[in-house]
Amino acid sequence: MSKDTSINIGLCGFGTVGQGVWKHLEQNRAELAARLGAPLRIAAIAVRDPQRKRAVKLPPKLLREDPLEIATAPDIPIVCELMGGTDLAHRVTLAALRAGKIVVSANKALICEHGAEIFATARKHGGHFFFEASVAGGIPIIKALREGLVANRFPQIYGILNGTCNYILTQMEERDAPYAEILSEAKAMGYAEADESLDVGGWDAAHKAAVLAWLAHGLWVPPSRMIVEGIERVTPADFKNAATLGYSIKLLAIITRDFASNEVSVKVHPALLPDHDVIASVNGVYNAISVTGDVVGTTLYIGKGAGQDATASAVISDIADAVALLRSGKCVHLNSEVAPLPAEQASAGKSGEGSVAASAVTLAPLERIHGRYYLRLTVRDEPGVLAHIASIMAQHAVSIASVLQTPSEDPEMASLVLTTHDANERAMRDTLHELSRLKVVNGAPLLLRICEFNT
Ligand SMILES: NC(=O)C1=CN([C@@H]2O[C@H](COP(=O)(O)OP(=O)(O)OC[C@H]3O[C@@H](n4cnc5c(N)ncnc54)[C@H](O)[C@@H]3O)[C@@H](O)[C@H]2O)C=CC1
Ligand SMILES: N[C@@H](CC=O)C(=O)O
Ligand code: NA
Repeated sequence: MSKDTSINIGLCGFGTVGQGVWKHLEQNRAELAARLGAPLRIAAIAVRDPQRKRAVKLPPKLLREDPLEIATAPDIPIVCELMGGTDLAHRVTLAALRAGKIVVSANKALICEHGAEIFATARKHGGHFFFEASVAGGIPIIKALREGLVANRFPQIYGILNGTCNYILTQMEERDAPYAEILSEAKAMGYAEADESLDVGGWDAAHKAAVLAWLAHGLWVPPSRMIVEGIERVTPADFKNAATLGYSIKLLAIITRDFASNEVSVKVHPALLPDHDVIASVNGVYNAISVTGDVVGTTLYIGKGAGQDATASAVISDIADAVALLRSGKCVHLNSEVAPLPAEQASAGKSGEGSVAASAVTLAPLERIHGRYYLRLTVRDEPGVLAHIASIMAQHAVSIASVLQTPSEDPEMASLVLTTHDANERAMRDTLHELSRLKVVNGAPLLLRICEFNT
């Protein structure tokens, strides 16, 4: 009788992504076995309710109620954590790593919050943590950064990292549907997080930006140390204004490093992107990332950033790496920990043991983060208002580049859109604060950033 050479995999969580992994492992079973040199077997699946009727019929003997049982089962060397959240997922991940297993994760919130501990635990216990699905869904950006682009240092990485927001913004630009309706479409298609405020508030993209910043620069930047703004206040009128000025609006994550001063900045915010930037026309659930390396120049990656199939593709690529590791005993992934954030700058994230000696990488202060801005205000339509606003901006050394005035629904008010020349983030925040307190300004002004990248 021939010996069973199958490699056992445990799935913790059987929602959008878990079911996608099951479906595609089943569908491409023979090809994968041939490519990997061993058949794969899903040996156990942790679900919250084993009795629940599911579209996919699962053999009852596979079902487990406790994901920790899978994390510690001696016959399951590859554990996929696909539940989400940062509590049980944290415990399951650490338990599997302590058992020396390979954990495959799509959970960027977990990595952002506990990355340093996770990698330290993996090193200590001989476990491994693979996370291709955690950033930009199906785009192999993790592999690109740490394998394909290993020769490089990265002065600039920017792009669209959240499929839900890009879907919403694209629909807002293309059709006049209410925001809530578009958001529920994104949820129905399996793009959104269980808590969708993570998507629309910019936090999910911030979690992903933290992962990319760590890979590129070796330091953990917690979202509390980034500029993070969501898309909730962008309206169809902003798209019209942006189009008049020659721009599209995208939620961007931007990670820059000035190698002269050794300062890093990480930002996530809606941005006006010029129509000639390729990323401006990346629509729907697609993500796009522009990576500039000092050796290679600029490279661009586009693909589906969310949804069942694209994400399953990334999880399965990690499973394949895990199988290669089990079969060869070798891991090709390089150590990303280069420079711990100095103590006074670190908060949640600290590089763990194994870091190379501290270099002087720091986070750029607001005074050195700069660019052009788009400011929309609803103001009283009366003489002197524009001059007053202009004088406040001038006091903060913010210079106006263009003014666009459109009627408001209220005949006594007008919508004023100002763009600025280059200004720094501190000056712009102070300006905004002062403008929002004026009696002639109705409601909170909207500030968007104008991003023109050198690529
Ligand atoms: N949906 C997407 O497009 C993408 C999702 N991700 C990440 O993948 C992970 C999973 O996301 P989805 O599949 O979309 O979420 P989901 O909500 O569809 O699935 C999560 C599943 O885990 C199950 N679960 C939760 N606690 C459990 C427990 N104690 N025991 C057993 N099962 C439990 C839930 O019942 C649910 O079925 C998250 O970390 C998410 O951020 C990453 C990339 C893309
Ligand atoms: N909610 C996320 C899912 C993938 O990471 C997104 O919309 O991008
Ligand atoms: Na990816």
